Amino acid sequence: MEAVIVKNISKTYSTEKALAVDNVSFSVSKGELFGLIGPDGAGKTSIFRMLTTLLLPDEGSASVDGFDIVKDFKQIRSAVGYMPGKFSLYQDLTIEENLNFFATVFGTTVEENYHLIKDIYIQIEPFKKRRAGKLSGGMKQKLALCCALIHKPATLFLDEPTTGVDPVSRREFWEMLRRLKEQGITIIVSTPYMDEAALCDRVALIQSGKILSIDTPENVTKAYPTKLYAIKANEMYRLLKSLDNYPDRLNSYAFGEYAHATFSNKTLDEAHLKRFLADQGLSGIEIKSIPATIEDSFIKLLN
Ligand SMILES: Nc1ncnc2c1ncn2[C@@H]1O[C@H](COP(=O)(O)OP(=O)(O)OP(=O)(O)O)[C@@H](O)[C@H]1O
Repeated sequence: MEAVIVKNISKTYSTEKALAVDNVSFSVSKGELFGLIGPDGAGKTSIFRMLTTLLLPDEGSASVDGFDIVKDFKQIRSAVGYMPGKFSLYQDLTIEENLNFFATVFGTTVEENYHLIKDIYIQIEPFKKRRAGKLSGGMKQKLALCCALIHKPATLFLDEPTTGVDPVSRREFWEMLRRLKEQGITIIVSTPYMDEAALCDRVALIQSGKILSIDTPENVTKAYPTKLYAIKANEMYRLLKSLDNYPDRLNSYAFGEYAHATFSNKTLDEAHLKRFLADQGLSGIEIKSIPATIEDSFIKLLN
């Protein structure tokens, strides 16, 4: 059973500009954790805003939990949970007041659905009298998630929930999402962080309003079409410049302390490349064949 069905939706904000969302189609099964992965400006927020009925598509159609995003906007608004990218809580209200406010707006009480938020809420409860505006990024994010969950939505939309959040809180947040998924909630989450893609059941890689690939994280990386190499040397800048000039190079880019590179010949002559790099004045050269990550796959698709 599909929780979300998107068929050929497009959106433009001005006729002079390129489409913000360009003929996008995908579907999300009930209980799935689905990721929209892409850089700033890829169109993720626009897709979320259309699916949560805050923006009308120019073309195409979509449904959420069986409701049409245009005709049935009222049902969708009361059925889904939405955590927008920008902090959307009331800064002058305390943690407790924000939560009560969202429960009341949706005609429920905190007590009624406390079991859904308990694991998350107990982490911020000691600060329940503190105003939202005075919370850390990780605490704001937990409160926003509690507020999005308090009316027991069947489908949860989370727009870049971990942007600007420290790595420990990011990991905790994804553990919370796993637990919510176990309770049967469908989760659609967007992120610019490639490492988070691996935590989704399926991902859609999106760039300039277009979906480049939709699959499980495993299949996205398995589909990497060539051999990939990680190359290290004493000077990264000179290494990248030298790789640019290597005759068989297809693509190369910095990836942490290594450069990742692909080559046109099936099997790279490592000794030849090593000599070439040494001739360019590099030392401490290391070359190894590696499996592709989601980020490598994304870079490949962009080329
Ligand atoms: N209200 C708006 N008016 C004009 N252009 C807009 C508006 N909202 C978004 N855009 C443009 O539409 C494109 C897609 O933006 P969108 O916010 O959907 O992307 P995103 O992937 O969510 O990125 P970000 O994380 O930066 O919000 C961008 O080029 C953006 O500049």
